[in-house]
Amino acid sequence: MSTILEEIIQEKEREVVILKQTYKTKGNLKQKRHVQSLYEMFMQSQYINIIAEIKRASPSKGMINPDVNPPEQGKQYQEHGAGAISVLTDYPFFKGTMDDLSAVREAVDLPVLNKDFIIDEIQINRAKDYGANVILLIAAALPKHRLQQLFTYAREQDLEVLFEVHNEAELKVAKEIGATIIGINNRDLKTFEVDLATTEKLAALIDTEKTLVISESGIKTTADVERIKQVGVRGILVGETMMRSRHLEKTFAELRIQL
Ligand SMILES: O=C(O)c1ccccc1NCC(=O)[C@H](O)[C@H](O)COP(=O)(O)O
Repeated sequence: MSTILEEIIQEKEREVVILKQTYKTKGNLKQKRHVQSLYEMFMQSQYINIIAEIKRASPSKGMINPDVNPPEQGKQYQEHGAGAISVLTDYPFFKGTMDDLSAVREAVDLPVLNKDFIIDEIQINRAKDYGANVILLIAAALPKHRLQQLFTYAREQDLEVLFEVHNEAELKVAKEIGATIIGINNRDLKTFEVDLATTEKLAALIDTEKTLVISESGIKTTADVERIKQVGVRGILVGETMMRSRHLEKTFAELRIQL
């Protein structure tokens, strides 16, 4: 039986074939000139910084917030202290779109992450065209030589790269490729279980003075953040908790704790 990641990647392979036939680069129309580097901002901050995510639905939770207005949500995140905004742009599994990304880009001044499953340079071109400052590369999705090529290509386009790992072998690849922003995903993509022990285990193997470590998935409470702060994590990526929150000010105050 295939894993959800394998299913998603198969879908992306189909999407890339179509993109290559139809997509014409728009020449980076949506790029804002003075967006601060996510790495610099998070490394200098005295607080745990939050990448707040816009996510209508997910394979593990089904529909989460189908009626969200992405630019409004992005503005709210910025107002309440987000360090960056993540926009899920995959439609088949997460009900996001590239237009969500460009609308958020227009609405906020923060770095914007194009959260998608990137397997080809053409998706990186598109991410930049729609206004992303940061892209995601998932170690489990591709062989090392392709990850290296895509990482280098993204950096050449002036995009920062959040390099996501789930285990020690993937972390080794992240280090060999030269990733400076490493996302440790607490969600097991086979069982969907989330376990913050994944962050604790892997962050301990990273030089957190030089590498920005972001803990991803399943973060809900101050106690969760206190726990991962102990191992040098400086940033958290939070989707569901933000999308379900009815009091974003309170949610940010609970999660954006002092380092
Ligand atoms: O969220 C899922 O169900 C999921 C399934 C398969 C691949 C990726 C998935 N999520 C992407 C993410 O990385 C999360 O959206 C992100 O870390 C935020 O997680 P959460 O705070 O738990 O919504």
